[in-house]
Amino acid sequence: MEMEGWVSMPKVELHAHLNGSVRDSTLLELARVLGEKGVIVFSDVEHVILKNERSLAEVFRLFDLIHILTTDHKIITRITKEVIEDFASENVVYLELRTTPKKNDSIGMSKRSYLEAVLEGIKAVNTVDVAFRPHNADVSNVKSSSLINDTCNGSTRKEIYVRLLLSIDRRETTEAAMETVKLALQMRDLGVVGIDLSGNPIVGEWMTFFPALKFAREQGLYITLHCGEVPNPKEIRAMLDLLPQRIGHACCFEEEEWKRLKSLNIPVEICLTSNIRTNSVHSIEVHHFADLYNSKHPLVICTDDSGVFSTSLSKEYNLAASAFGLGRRELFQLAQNAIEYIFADDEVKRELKEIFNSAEKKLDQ
Ligand SMILES: CNc1ncnc2c1ncn2[C@@H]1O[C@H](COP(=O)(O)O)[C@@H](O)[C@H]1O
Ligand SMILES: [Zn+2]
Repeated sequence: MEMEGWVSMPKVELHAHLNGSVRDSTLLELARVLGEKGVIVFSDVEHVILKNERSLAEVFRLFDLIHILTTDHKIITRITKEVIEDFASENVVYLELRTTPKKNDSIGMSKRSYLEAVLEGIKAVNTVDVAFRPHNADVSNVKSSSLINDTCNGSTRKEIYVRLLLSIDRRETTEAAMETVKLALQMRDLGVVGIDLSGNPIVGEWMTFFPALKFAREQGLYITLHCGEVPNPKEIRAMLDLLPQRIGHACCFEEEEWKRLKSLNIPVEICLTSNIRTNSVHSIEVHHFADLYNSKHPLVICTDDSGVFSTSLSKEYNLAASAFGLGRRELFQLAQNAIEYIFADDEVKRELKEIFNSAEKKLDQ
């Protein structure tokens, strides 16, 4: 199938990091400005941004650079807007965007003000209608316009549901992780639905994050964890014992861990290009997608970092189709199944099902 077919198919994106999804053109523009100010050397940075093959260690060095370029409330707002518009433009109808709230005293940034800048970005989207507040945030509403930034109207306009996950970075302390969870709880009415644990997988100890994750779970926030991106059987076991509602990657699992994961039936966010580029999986031919798919384990195809890995959700669907011999129907089914694994309420699930049902009728035309 042509790329256009994957672009036009409705899709659900559940694993996308805000700062990993920034357009190259925006990063280059930001780098040029900082270069002119003498903060960085543009030519060094340009080379890093445009480089395609990256090891896991290099990816995390790139994130440090991206964070220098995007350290500013206004820029956070801008990239949030652009990232949502980019996903919407390829027919992602439901997006769970994750980002690490950052504290930076030198520019008066707190985790809360960082998150407020993200929320500003959601409101600033104008190429598509964004439904971003939980339905139960407004008791009087069925689907009132207060939930949608109806800056534009017209019947042909698309709509995208956006929910936020707050990430805990593996470099953080227990206290910092706890602050993120508390912020998520305060911002629940504004579309924050859950917590993610991410960051360089060789950094940090599980017991550092565990108290905050346990608290989050007890408070009813949804949990997804980057799990098994590198071999670490002890940590993988502890992570599964927390019973997260989803996990990301699951690349370096052993027999025992597969058994446990499958018996718990925890959905896996699959990021093919990311796993191959960072060498968490040696080649697409041996990717665990095939085994999970064949054993009908719940899974969802995601991008991880569409900017950093020069990909898109449509490209990931195309890759899955060609690598594993799947057709349009099978991938449509996968996208549709993902509705069950989202962290939004039943009302959103119902509306997504309608979107997929009406798209299904056109599938064979
Ligand atoms: C490639 N595999 C990965 N493994 C683990 N963590 C990753 C990641 N890709 C991205 N992140 C996490 O997301 C942050 C960037 O987005 P935000 O600043 O939060 O918006 C990275 O700094 C890292 O903590
Ligand atoms: Zn990730």
